[in-house]
Amino acid sequence: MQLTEAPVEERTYSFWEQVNRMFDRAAAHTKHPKGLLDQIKACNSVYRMEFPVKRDDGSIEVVRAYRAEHSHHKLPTKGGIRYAPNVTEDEVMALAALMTYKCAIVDVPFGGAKGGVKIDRRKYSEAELERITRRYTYELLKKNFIGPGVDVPAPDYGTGPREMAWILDTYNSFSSNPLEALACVTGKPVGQGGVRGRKEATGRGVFFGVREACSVEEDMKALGLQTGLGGKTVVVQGLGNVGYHAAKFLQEGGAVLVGLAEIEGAIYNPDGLDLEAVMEHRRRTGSILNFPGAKNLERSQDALELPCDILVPAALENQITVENAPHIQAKIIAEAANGPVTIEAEEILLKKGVLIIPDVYLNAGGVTVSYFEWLRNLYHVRFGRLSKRFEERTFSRILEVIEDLTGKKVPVELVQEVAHGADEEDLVNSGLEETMINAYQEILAIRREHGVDLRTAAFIDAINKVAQSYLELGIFP
Ligand SMILES: NC(=O)c1ccc[n+]([C@@H]2O[C@H](COP(=O)([O-])OP(=O)(O)OC[C@H]3O[C@@H](n4cnc5c(N)ncnc54)[C@H](O)[C@@H]3O)[C@@H](O)[C@H]2O)c1
Repeated sequence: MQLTEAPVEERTYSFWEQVNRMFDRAAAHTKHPKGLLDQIKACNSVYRMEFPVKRDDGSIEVVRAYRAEHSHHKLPTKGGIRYAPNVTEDEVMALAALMTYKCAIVDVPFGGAKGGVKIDRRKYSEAELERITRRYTYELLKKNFIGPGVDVPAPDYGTGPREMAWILDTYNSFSSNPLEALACVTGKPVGQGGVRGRKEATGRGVFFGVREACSVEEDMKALGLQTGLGGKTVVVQGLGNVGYHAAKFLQEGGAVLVGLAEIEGAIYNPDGLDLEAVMEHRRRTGSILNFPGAKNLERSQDALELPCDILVPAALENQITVENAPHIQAKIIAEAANGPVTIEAEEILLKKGVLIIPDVYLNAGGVTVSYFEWLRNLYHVRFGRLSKRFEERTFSRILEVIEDLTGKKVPVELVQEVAHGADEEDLVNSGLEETMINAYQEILAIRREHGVDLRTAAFIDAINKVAQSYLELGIFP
């Protein structure tokens, strides 16, 4: 009997289902019992809310929003807040689950969470966005879905340091402990307890991850590419926080940006595009289109099919589906966004031999640096100026607080290093670089051991670490 391969069809799984299918595929390579795997997979709590907001013209609008805490195996839970018109409960649950696995992969001691507010932020004034952000924060506070040891938000699609400062200020207004309150949110402006390097961290992490992947000789050989980043052609979709910084660091690292896509369309120049010049052109004209020397592509989606070595989707999920996967020409897909490749599309791409660097690893730079920010906020003072005896006492108190909040021991050297670090940004960036390199090597070793793709290897890594944590904790009651 001849066996024929079943055709790959788009089954339109929801985002949450897709993440769980990725989980199941990896779980099959572990020896954990089904009950424990179910415990890891479950989304522990979701708060769905609707609240009224007063528009500038005096009218009232009801806004729907969510916060999902996927896993309480480590506290606080951690994850960004997204402002987008297509936010759903399914989406925040999926993104929260990815956060749990992401934190485990880079050994950051948080559970996963995600928030979403269903609005198109471009349709609101700054004052309206502030009211929405403050009310959302109040709702989270009311239900104990925010706090330095409970759940700590950060920026995601559609939000940034400005929103994080509003969250901090609102939290502070209700907090009886303003010293601790600083650690209730990360990604804050530097003057409000943020750390230098957080804004760039996810994009910089993407760069470190891609550079690491390009240094693996066996993979580059299989793709017919030279080892190293130098001269590799890159297309980036989405020039927001993550996409812009990823593009910037990749270009600085020697890669050539040949295609850039934003919401209004895409541009292509096989000889290379100067990122800063494109951004300046967009600021001036309101669009990346008609950039001198580049060809316009009217549909931004078309950029995904451009010839290049590395494609960096950095906008939203479900961008590469069974529809366009057969037309993808990139040899490497670097998932800067969360969930940009559907599980069915991935099947097609893997068969074509495309190397996919998975989101759960590649965009972990943001949460890694958020961890540094959170730790630093818990110290609250700048230690370099204090007496040695006072420092010693303060250090041990800080370690106690961190241990209380996380259940994890933090080496005193780390606290000292951060506290005394002359150049915080250097420290943050080198910590990030080391984290991204180590995590990639860990995933690579698992891939080799099990003969699986990189995403499955990353999920195996995450599952094993979260399983260990749950086994140590036991179950209440
Ligand atoms: N901000 C972080 O630290 C962080 C961390 C990890 C993962 N992520 C993920 O990275 C992705 C992007 O997040 P961000 O923080 O950069 O958001 P952002 O809002 O700063 O930027 C997103 C950009 O994508 C553009 N865009 C939207 N749809 C597009 C399309 N179809 N084609 C081209 N461009 C499009 C938007 O106009 C915007 O400029 C999301 O999936 C997010 O979950 C973000």
